[in-house]
Amino acid sequence: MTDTQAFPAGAPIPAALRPALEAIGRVARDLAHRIARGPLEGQMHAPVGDNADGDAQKALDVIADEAFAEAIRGTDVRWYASEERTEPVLLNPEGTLALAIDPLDGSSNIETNVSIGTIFSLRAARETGAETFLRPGHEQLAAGYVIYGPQVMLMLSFGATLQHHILDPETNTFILLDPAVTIDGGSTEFAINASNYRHWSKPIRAYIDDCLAGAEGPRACNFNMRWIASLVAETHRILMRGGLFLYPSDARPGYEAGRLRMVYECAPIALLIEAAQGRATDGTTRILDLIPQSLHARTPFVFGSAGKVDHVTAYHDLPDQEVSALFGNRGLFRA
Ligand SMILES: O=P(O)(O)OC[C@H]1O[C@](O)(COP(=O)(O)O)[C@@H](O)[C@@H]1O
Ligand SMILES: [Mg+2]
Ligand SMILES: [Mg+2]
Repeated sequence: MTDTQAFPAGAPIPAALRPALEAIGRVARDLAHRIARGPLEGQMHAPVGDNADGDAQKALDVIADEAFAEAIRGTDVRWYASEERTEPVLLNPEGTLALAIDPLDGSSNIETNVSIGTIFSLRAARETGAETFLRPGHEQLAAGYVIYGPQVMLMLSFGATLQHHILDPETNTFILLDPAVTIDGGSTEFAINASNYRHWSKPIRAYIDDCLAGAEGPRACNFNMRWIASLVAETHRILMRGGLFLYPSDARPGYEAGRLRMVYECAPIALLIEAAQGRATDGTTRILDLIPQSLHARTPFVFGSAGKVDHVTAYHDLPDQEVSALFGNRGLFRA
């Protein structure tokens, strides 16, 4: 691959964050190249062990993690925290920034040629890794994801707006498509892993029951459902055409706080969603106000168009007899 800059000179990126984002952008485009070669690069979906959190690690998880850690080493990043590592790693003791990263998101999709991605979050570095990362998400300086799909794209925010970039394969450079993406509020699509229905809480079941009841139900509207099992791909669809994502807590052992991790999955996605004027909660509380208890802490996650997310919150406020009722007897909500 060429050694050109990942971003053109005029890209709207704050100077203090540019070296770190340039390193992330370069690794992402190299990964995109390897992912596009698929089996020609070897068995990227081969299991290689378990990560700190007990999840199965694939070869590409480790390749991506090592590539990002190596590239970020020469920048102003002091702490590197990754899904694939038990503890934050001290990179540059003089550095003022900290990077939290899900190097490869959606890794169950590697061999299926479905979109996967990288999610990242930049913060101000503090003395220790714990002091740095166990803080509310609204303190993030920047967040973003790269989606390795039919097109390679980067969604990037510094808090106020959401930038949409595309990797131009001709120049190998990320080009800004839209400086301020906003989420469509009118979509009637929701995304949830419905195989867990029997394990959900009553408010989540009631909410989904009412979506599935369609035009004949209390929402008086037909909904459509999607589940890709790749958080970046679900997020991208919602940013492009609206909708709602839910990965709630459920009754399975280990899923008391859902599946997704706060520091390097939910907090960065929540920053992007809010920058696009959407909403992101744990079902009731704003994700960006929550403080993770540990680096790999999980949280229930609900995000998307603001009105849809508020609707889910309202189901949690219903009295027990209302969420226990059959949808035909639950008349409080209309789409
Ligand atoms: O297989 P499930 O339970 O539906 O979970 C799917 C979720 O898990 C994830 O793949 C977790 O991310 P990793 O691949 O980084 O572990 C998300 O991308 C996705 O939303
Ligand atoms: Mg992930
Ligand atoms: Mg991952």
